[in-house]
Order: sequence, then C-alpha cells, then structure tokens
Amino acid sequence: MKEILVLYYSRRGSVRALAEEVARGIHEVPGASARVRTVPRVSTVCEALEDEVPADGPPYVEVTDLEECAGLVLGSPTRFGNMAAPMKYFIDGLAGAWVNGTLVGKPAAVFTSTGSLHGGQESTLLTMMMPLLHHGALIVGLPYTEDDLNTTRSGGTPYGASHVAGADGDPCLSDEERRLAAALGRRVAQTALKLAEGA
Ligand SMILES: Cc1cc2nc3c(=O)[nH]c(=O)nc-3n(C[C@H](O)[C@H](O)[C@H](O)COP(=O)(O)O)c2cc1C
Repeated sequence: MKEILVLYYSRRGSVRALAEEVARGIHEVPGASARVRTVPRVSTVCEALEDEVPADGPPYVEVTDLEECAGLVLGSPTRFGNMAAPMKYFIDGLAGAWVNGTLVGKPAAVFTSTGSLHGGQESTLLTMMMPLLHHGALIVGLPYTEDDLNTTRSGGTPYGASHVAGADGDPCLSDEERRLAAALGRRVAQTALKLAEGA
C-alpha cells in the first residue's frame, strides 16, 4: 500500500473541502491510501503556542509523514497571491528533509482556494511548486483531458485543483471543483504507484 500525504492549511474550510476530495481521489486508486495532515497557525507573538493536538480535524504533520509517504499533495488558501504563512513556515523548517533528499523523485501536486475568481490562484499554485522543485519532487498537474477544466466557471486549473469561495468564504465546492480535486489525488497516487513499479 502506497500512502500519499495530503497536507493542507485552512481557516474557513474551503481548502479543507478540497483536501477531502483529493483524499477521496487517492482512495479510489487500488493500492493507494491518503494520509491527511494539517499545520498549526503561526503568530507574530512567538510565545503564543497552539495545542499539540488540533481541537478537530487531522493531526499536525511531522517530518516522518514526508518520509513515509510516496507522494505529496499540498493545499493552502491564497493570501495576497501566495500561500498562507503557516504552510510556508512548515516548509521553511524542512532543511533537514532537503539535505536528506526526502522528497526526491516523489510525485507532488498543489491546490488552493481564493475569495475572488482572478484573485491569484495561479500565482499561488505556481509559487507553491517552487519549494517542491527545490526538494526534488516531480510536479503533477491536471491535463485538459479532464473535461471539467474546459467547462468550469469557478475553480480548477492545469496547475492544480482550486475553489472560488467568494466574498463570504463559502466552502461548498462546485461539481467541477470537486471532480478536479479528486482527479488530482488520483493522478498523484497513480504516478506514485507507476514510479514504484519502475523502481
Ligand atoms: C489575509 C488574507 C489574504 C487573502 N488574499 C487573497 C487574495 O490574494 N486573493 C483572493 O482571491 N482571496 C484572498 N483571500 C481570501 C481567501 O483566499 C479565501 O477566503 C479562501 O477561500 C480561504 O480558504 P479557507 O476557507 O480554507 O481558509 C485572502 C484572505 C485573507 C484572510
């Protein structure tokens, strides 16, 4: 069984909804399963610490999750056209994993949610790929053979899955957004299994 790490940060539930669909897609692939993890909030007041275990939802990620999983799908809300600080903070702490080549050769993909349609989904997704490339991951996107990419009127991009939450932050995904997030999970899982076969 190959496990794929679905690692996300979400304050209001939109990225979490996408993560659940990505995990659903992974579980549809025989021989693959999803390990869902999140990251704690960060504070400018360094003494303010989160509880070690989140009040609800999946556990906080540990470096061993990266080591043990055969692929990675990373999700963050868009914050001013970029990933949110808690996800970046976690990534910036991965110097040891970089030295050890923990992610080298593993498939990886990204997803995001924005308030507005043209609020920076693509800039967020593309910049989330940069640290993954530094870590030697193999980036997986969404091809236009996924019909939903051609018909969506909200989220879903070739760079990764996405959701447009609107000004009220509605976490309810459209059918296209839901299917494209699952397709992204499936692609990462299928790629991880193919890479393992060829190893
Ligand atoms: C500080 C901050 C910055 C944001 N920046 C953007 C932005 O650049 N573009 C955009 O469309 N939405 C922006 N948003 C809205 C969030 O991306 C959006 O509400 C997203 O769906 C939140 O995901 P979540 O429900 O998983 O927390 C921002 C929200 C916050 C709080």
